[in-house]
Amino acid sequence: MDTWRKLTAKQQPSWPDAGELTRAAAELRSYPPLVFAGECDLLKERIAAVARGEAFILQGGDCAETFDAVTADAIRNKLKTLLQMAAVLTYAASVPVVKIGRIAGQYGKPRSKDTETRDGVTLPAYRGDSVNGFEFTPDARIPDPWRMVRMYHSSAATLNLVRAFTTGGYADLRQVHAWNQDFVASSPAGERYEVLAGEIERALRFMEACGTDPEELRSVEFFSSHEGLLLEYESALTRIDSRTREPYNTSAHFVWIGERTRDLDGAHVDYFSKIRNPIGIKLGPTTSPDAAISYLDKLDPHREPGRLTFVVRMGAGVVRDKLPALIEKVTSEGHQVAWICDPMHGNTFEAPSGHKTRRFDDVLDEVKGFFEVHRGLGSHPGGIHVELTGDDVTECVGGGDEIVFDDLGTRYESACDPRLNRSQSLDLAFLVAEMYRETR
Ligand SMILES: O=C[C@H](O)[C@H](O)COP(=O)(O)O
Ligand SMILES: C=C(OP(=O)(O)O)C(=O)O
Repeated sequence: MDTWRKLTAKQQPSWPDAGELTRAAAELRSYPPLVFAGECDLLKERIAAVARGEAFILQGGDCAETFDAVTADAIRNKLKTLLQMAAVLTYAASVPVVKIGRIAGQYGKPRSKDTETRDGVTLPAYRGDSVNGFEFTPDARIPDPWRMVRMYHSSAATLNLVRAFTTGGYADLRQVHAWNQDFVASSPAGERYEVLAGEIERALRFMEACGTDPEELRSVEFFSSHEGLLLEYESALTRIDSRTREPYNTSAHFVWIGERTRDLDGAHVDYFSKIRNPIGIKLGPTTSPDAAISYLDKLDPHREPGRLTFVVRMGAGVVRDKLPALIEKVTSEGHQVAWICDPMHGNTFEAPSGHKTRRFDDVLDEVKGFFEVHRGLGSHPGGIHVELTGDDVTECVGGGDEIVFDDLGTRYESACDPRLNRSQSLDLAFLVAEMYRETR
């Protein structure tokens, strides 16, 4: 399992004290798993259905979770947004939606540069709350391995609440109106949603009248995911499943390899090849068709249904040119993988104010390009992967509420990349549902 240690692991923090790192990792190894291997297998089955063209993945959440945001309000708002988006997609596109949060573990960030300079002062870059502090001071920016222990506890607390919400009645589809209560008056997306919620409610009453057991609606399946970046953490949470004697990463149901750490001979690909979870790999614009096949050979040698998801993040201007060759090559092999579109990471730029931002229209255009390519090839657009929050932040420009550059400073709260706010997220869900309907 530990062969990754002999290979180059990119984007790992320079932990200042090897002894402290060993002690923190040992502490993590003594903790119980956060998820069970059987749940990971269930998600693999669900993703296999996506690869066959029978379902759609909605994966979303923060760019970078923070310890301070482990609050009931923040978690509920994120979940509510994802549930509303899922309701829109399920009803308007008539497709089962596999719901996966970028949640309960998304605490480590890969960075373009190792350092950050402000007013002539240079410090180590912020690499996520699991590594160092966001505050721009020399002390805060020193990597501290005990932050990974805090990541575990924060993930556990978050997952506990998510499980309570998703199984305890809050996520019951009969609550479609309730999720929108604080929203409807203020936003066009909220109003549009309210109309759809009314239709869903009537459909549910019809089903009940036909004899469907309403208790079946009480809980929803919801899965956790994060980028498996910090190999010391991921490896400390990797456990042998008592049923199958196989290793699973028990820190999340689904983990993915990021664009910056997907070297074929690198430590991340090696580690991921050993675990049995369903996994993803981000494919940016430089990915060649042969590389896509090499990833399949390394990460999914038995071509197991639902094992590997390709998360495409090319950029709006590139996806139509680069994606077809990848899909053609993989399809020519006869293997069905789930293809999902991350329309965020190829579309980031700096606003005149210095804020990192994304245009809602670029996000939308990349999803459109993704759907067009799949329609042209007869393959299945399997889902979207988005950075979002349930709060009314002003981090991405555009959308129904027309956020402009001058608004960015009003409520910019992301610790790393800009997220869609709740209204922009719902706008996106409606537009994706339309695209999906047209593709079918
Ligand atoms: O979320 C993704 C990456 O961590 C992020 O885009 C890197 O941002 P940077 O280019 O500011 O380092
Ligand atoms: C870092 C991320 O994306 P990418 O690896 O695609 O840049 C991310 O999804 O947080």
